[in-house]
Order: sequence, then C-alpha cells, then structure tokens
Amino acid sequence: MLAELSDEELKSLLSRGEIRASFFGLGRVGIPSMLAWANAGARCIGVDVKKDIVMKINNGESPINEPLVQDWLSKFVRDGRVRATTDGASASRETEVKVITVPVTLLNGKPDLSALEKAALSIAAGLKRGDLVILESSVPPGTTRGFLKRILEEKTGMKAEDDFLLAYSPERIAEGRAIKDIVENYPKIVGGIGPKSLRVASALYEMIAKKGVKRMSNEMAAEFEKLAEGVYRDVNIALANELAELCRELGLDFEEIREAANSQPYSHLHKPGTGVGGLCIPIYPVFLMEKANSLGIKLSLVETARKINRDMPGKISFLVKKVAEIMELSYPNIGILGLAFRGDLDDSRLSPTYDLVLELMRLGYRSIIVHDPFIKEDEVLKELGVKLTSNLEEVLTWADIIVISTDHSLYKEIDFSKLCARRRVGLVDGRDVVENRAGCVYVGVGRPFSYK
Ligand SMILES: NC(=O)c1ccc[n+]([C@@H]2O[C@H](COP(=O)([O-])OP(=O)(O)OC[C@H]3O[C@@H](n4cnc5c(N)ncnc54)[C@H](O)[C@@H]3O)[C@@H](O)[C@H]2O)c1
Ligand SMILES: CC(=O)N[C@@H]1[C@@H](OP(=O)(O)OP(=O)(O)OC[C@H]2O[C@@H](n3ccc(=O)[nH]c3=O)[C@H](O)[C@@H]2O)O[C@H](CO)[C@@H](O)[C@@H]1O
Repeated sequence: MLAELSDEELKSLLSRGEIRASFFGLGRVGIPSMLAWANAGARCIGVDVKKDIVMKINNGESPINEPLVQDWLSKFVRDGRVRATTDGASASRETEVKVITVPVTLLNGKPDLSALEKAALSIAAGLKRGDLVILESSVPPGTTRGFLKRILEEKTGMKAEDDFLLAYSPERIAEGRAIKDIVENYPKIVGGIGPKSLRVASALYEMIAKKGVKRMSNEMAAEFEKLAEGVYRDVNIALANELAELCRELGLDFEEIREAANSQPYSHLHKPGTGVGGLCIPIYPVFLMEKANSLGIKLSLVETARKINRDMPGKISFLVKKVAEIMELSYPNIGILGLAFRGDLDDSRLSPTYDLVLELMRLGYRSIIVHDPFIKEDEVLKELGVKLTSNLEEVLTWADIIVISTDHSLYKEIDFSKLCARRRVGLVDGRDVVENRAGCVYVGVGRPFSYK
C-alpha cells in the first residue's frame, strides 16, 4: 500500500523499477509524461483507444514529433520498461499508479468530459486498495473531487483518500519542449484529495521534476492554478492585440513599443497575432467562465479577452481586403503561410488559420492556398476546398497577397523585398515577423500600411 511507505521508501521503489504506472491518453502530453516516469524508474503501461498509436509505441516508434521522445521511447520499449495496450482495465489492474492525460476540450462551447469518463471507468475496473490515481489533464475546477472521484468511488465501493489515493497535477508542457518542461523546466504542481494522496504523489513527482514539487492546499487549488496560467496568457495576448491595432493606426510599430516596455521587469506585453489556437489557451478561459457563471460570478475581463482574440482572424481578413483595394484587385490569389497553431509545430488544433480562411471566404474571396512546412494534409481544408501545400515557392509565385498566419521560423527567412521587386505583392503580416518588406504593399497586425 503506497500510503504506508515513507517518502524515502517510495522513491527507492520507483528508482528500483518496483513501481508500475499506467498512462491513459498517449498524445502530445501523455507520451512525454509516461517517458518521464520511465526515466525515473517506473515500469509503464500506456493506454490509448487508438490501436495504431498502441502498435507504434510497442514497435518503439513515436506517434508524435517531440525532441527526445523517439530516443527515450525506443530505449524504454527495448528495455521492457514501456509498453502500450488498448485494454485500460488490465493496465489499471497491473499498476499501482494510474495517470490520466486524455483530452478534455469543449463540445458546443461546454467542457467535454467524455474521454475522462471513459478513462475513469477503465481505471475503476482495475483499481485496487492502496493505488494512486493522478489526473493531469487541464479540467474545470472541482472535476477531480466531483466528476472523477464520484465515478471511482461508485464503481469500486472504495473511498478516496481512505482506500485509494487521488491527486491532481497539471501538465505544464509546451509542445516542442515537452520532456524538458516536465523533467527540467518547471516545478510540478500537486494537489491531493487529502494529505495522504498529496504526500505520496509529491514524493513520486520529486523523482521526476528536477525543480521539485509545489504542494497545493488541495486538488482544486492545483486545477485552478493551471487555468490561471493559461488565462493570464489569453488576457495578455488580447491586450497585445488591442494595443497593436492602435499602434498600427497611429503609424507606430507595436514590436518596438513592446520591446521597450518589456525592458523593465514589471511589463510583460505579449505578442499580437492572427489569433490564439492550440488545445490549451483558447479553452482554459471557458472552463473558468463556466464555473464562475454557475456561481453567479461574471469574469468580464476574461470574457472580453476571449472575444478580442476570437475576433482576430476577422480583423486580419479586413486587412487583406484593404490591401486588395490598394492594389485594385477584386479577386486576388491569396496565399496563407502557416496552418499550425504556433510556429515550428505540426499541430493545427484550433488554429486561427481555419477561422482566417472562413472569414476570407465570407468576404467573397475564393482563390486561397494554405502553406505549411510541417502539415501535409488536413481534412478541414479539404472539406472547404482549399489547397494545402508544402511547396513554398509555388505559393510565393502564385499569390497576389500573402498572409503570414503562423510564426514558423521558415517565414522569417523569406526575402520579401526581393519578391516584391519582381512583381507587385501585398503582404499582411499576421505575426509581425517580416523585416525585409521594402517594395511590398505591407501591413502588419501591429505595424502601419506601407506601399514603398
Ligand atoms: N497539448 C498541449 O500543449 C497541452 C499542454 C498542457 C496540458 N494539456 C492537456 O492535456 C490534454 C491532452 O492533450 P494532448 O495534446 O496530449 O491531446 P492529444 O489529442 O495529443 O492526445 C490525447 C490522446 O488520448 C487518447 N484518448 C482519448 N480518449 C481516451 C480514453 N478514454 N482512454 C485512453 N486514451 C484516450 C487519444 O486517442 C489521443 O491519443 C489536453 O486536454 C490538455 O488539457 C495539453
Ligand atoms: C502547459 C501549458 O498549457 N502550456 C501552454 C503552452 O501553450 P501553447 O502550446 O498553447 O502555446 P502558446 O505559446 O501559449 O500559444 C497559444 C496561441 O497563442 C498565440 N500567441 C502566443 C503568445 C503570444 O504572445 N501571442 C500569441 O498570439 C500562439 O500563436 C498560439 O496560437 O505553452 C505556453 C508557452 O509557449 C505556455 O505558456 C502555456 O501555458
């Protein structure tokens, strides 16, 4: 029984490979999380509903593009330290620790806990007295002590904290540096349903996160902390978007203002852009607003910020319209650079580029091609009848107006002034990343129009 062991005994068991852990949800968070536990000594069983992911992992092949993941995965699968299955109940039966990293997103604007429910039922089917369950997905406050605890207790007849341990610990990774974020970059935030759960989960995480553990007063504080991190970002991005528009209309470069303002430690102006995508930042504010509304509280700043960011693709589409008018083009060929929601990733989930395409279509533009260096095909664009290409030259020579939607490093290397010397090109810089733009009909999200 984990709760009967001291912190030292727990750590020693983990490092000696005598603690078995299962991971429910083998995605961009779950795989790095599982590998970080394996790296600390755990014997791991990954669980996913997708057979192809399970098969790839058992073949030592990473289903995701993340630094270190392929090396660590092949090593730990070869050592027998990591394997995967679709059978969650058996994985739960065969492990003392169960970590949940399934997606918790939105369905019709409301929190969607369906994947969490399925994972909880699988875990309950194999939950044993003394086991530890840890929820790592970002969730609305109260999900662990309400939704998750209820399923686990009802299905097993056991009591959380008394019979099995239950903790919440958010994954704070950023795709592209997931393993380093877990193992090196940040302290692990841990909250327990009770003191025993907190102590055992913290002792184990201390073996994984070099920056140690921040023990929270309870599991809801840990849930809330994670959402607060994300909402801080969404609100600050909205502030940047609002100030950038004013700078542009005043003939100022917001990038210059931002850099100067941030030269003192109390200003952290964020970057303006085409919008806010990914499975985190656009979703966390909704979790908090939903909870607040249920208590009759209005988070008006959070709500306003979300609206400002949601409106960005529309604002960018109007800049395209303005550039087309300056160039006297009624139906320009529009090349959008970037489908991924953030630079140098192959993840397009909730990408603002989708909304940008729809807004341009709403303005009557139909001749649109999207470029992305990392994403080869996309169902949504296919359904919209919009071509996706990885051939940058094709787009740069075809487009009358080029829109930078994602801050991929590749786009910062393009010499747009050379391109604009050859022919008249409009350039809408949705991420204010273009330096050499002389000769283009240019406007940035936070930079004024220039035609020379
Ligand atoms: N992606 C990020 O940058 C990030 C960062 C921090 C936190 N998070 C949180 O982590 C969660 C997961 O994000 P992700 O990017 O890893 O998602 P993902 O879509 O990459 O991976 C989720 C995996 O879970 C699997 N799955 C779904 N239902 C399942 C079930 N019932 N049992 C087992 N597996 C199941 C899916 O098949 C998929 O492989 C998010 O909801 C978010 O709250 C994400
Ligand atoms: C653990 C976790 O949840 N980690 C999160 C993860 O978040 P993420 O992977 O979703 O990436 P973000 O960087 O937040 O970008 C989201 C969208 O916002 C746009 N954006 C961003 C900054 C800006 O100044 N202006 C913008 O317009 C950007 O283009 C993109 O569309 O990593 C971040 C650190 O990278 C963390 O802080 C954040 O908690």
